[in-house]
Amino acid sequence: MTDFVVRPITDDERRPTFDLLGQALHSPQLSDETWAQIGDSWAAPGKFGAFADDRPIGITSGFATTIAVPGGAVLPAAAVDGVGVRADWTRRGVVTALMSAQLNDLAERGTSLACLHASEAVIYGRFGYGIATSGATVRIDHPARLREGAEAGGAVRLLDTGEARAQLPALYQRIGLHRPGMIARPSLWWPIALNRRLSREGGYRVAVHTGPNGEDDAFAMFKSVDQSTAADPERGVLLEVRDLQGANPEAIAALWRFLLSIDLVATVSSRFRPVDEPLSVLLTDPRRARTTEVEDDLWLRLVDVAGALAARTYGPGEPVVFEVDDRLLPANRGRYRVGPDGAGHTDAGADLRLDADTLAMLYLGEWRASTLAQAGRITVVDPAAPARADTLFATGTRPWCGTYF
Ligand SMILES: CC(=O)SCCNC(=O)CCNC(=O)[C@H](O)C(C)(C)COP(=O)(O)OP(=O)(O)OC[C@H]1O[C@@H](n2cnc3c(N)ncnc32)[C@H](O)[C@@H]1OP(=O)(O)O
Repeated sequence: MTDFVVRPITDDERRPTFDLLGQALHSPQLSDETWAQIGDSWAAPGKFGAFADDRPIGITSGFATTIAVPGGAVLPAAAVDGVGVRADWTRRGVVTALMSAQLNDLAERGTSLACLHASEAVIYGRFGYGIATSGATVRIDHPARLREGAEAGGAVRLLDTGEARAQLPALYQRIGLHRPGMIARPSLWWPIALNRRLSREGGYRVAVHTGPNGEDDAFAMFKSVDQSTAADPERGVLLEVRDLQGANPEAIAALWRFLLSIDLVATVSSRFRPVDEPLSVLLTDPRRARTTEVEDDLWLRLVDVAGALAARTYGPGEPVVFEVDDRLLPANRGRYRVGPDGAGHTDAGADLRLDADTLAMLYLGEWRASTLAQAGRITVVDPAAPARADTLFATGTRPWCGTYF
C-alpha cells in the first residue's frame, strides 16, 4: 500500500524540505538569518519530495550542471546534492520512489548523466549509480619544499571574504573542466558553499595565484586547525586545504609552494585530491608527502546510456559489444558496440554483460573492465573482451570531480 506521494516540491516547501534534509544529515538547526543568505540557492526546480498527510517525509534535490567526459565533451548533468528521509519513515521505500521519479524526470528532459557524493556506499548502486572517481587524502609534513622549476612563477595573494565571493565563480569558470568528471559550478552552488566555508565558524581563507601572464589561474581555500594538546602543547598547526583548483600543473604547484611556506605550520593536509597528482615528486624530499587514504568520490549514473556512450572518445583496438541491464530506466536496456570510432546500438551478440552501475564505473575511465570482471561485476562471454575494453576505456589522466555538492 502506498501511504505517501512523490511529486515536485513547491516554492513554499523549500524551507521545510531543507530542514528535513538537515535533520536527516544531523546538521545543526538552520537560523532564519542563514536561510536568508542561502535560501534562494535551494530552488524548487529539480527537487522531488515525498509527502504523507501533506507533510514532507523525504527529499531528493538536484541542480542542473554540466560534466566533462573523456575526450573533452561536456554533457548536461544533474548534480544530486541532497537526499534524506525522515527518521520515522526510513526503510519503507521512500528513497526508492524518489530516485525513480527523479531519474525518469531527468530522462524525459534529455539529461545525459546524474552524479552525487554518497553518505554511505551501500545506498546508490541499486539505483544505477557507480563509483566513477576516487579522491586521495594527502598529508605533507614540514619541513617540505618544492623542487626548483616545479612552478611557473607568478604571485599569490590572499582575498578577503567579499573579494572571494566576487572573484571565485569567474575564476573557476576560467580554469575550465580539464579533467573527466569535473563539473560546472552554477551560480546557485556558490552561496551555499561559500557561506559554509567563509563564515567565521567555517574559518577558511582564500589564496589566488596570478600567472606570469598577469591572469589569475588558480585558487585554494584553507584553514588552520590547532593540533596542540595538553600532552603535546608544541604540536604545530595543521593547514587543511579544501578546494585547490588550477588551470595548469604549474599554477597548482605554485599554490602548493605558497601553502607550504606559511609559518608555524606542522602539516598541510587535503582530502579529495586527484589520485594521480604528482605531489611527492614535486618535493625535494618525496617522503614528506604521503597519501593516507583513497576513497570513493563521485558516483555517476548514465541516464541516457546511448547518448553518453556516443559522447566520449575511446582508445585504439577491436570493438566490444556490451549488453546493459537497467532496472530503473528500462529504455537503456540493450546491446551497445563500443570501438575506436565511437559507440552506438547494435544487434550483434554480447561480449560482456553488465548492470548500469558497473557501466558507470567504467565510463569516466576510473576502473578497468578486467578488474570488474574479476570481481564478478561483469559477465564475460568473450574471454578476450575485458582486455579490449581496458584499452578502449583508458584515459590519459585519472578522472576527478573536485567539487563538493
Ligand atoms: C547524495 C546525498 O545526499 S547522500 C545522503 C543520503 N542521506 C543520508 O544518508 C541521510 C540519512 N539516511 C536517510 O535519510 C535514508 O536512510 C536514506 C535516504 C539513506 C535511505 O532512504 P530509505 O527511504 O530508508 O530507503 P528505501 O527504504 O527506499 O531503501 C531501499 C533499499 O536500500 C536499502 N538501504 C537504504 N539505505 C540504506 C542504508 N543507509 N544502509 C543499508 N541499506 C540501506 C534498504 O534496506 C532497501 O533495501 P531492499 O530494497 O533490499 O529492501
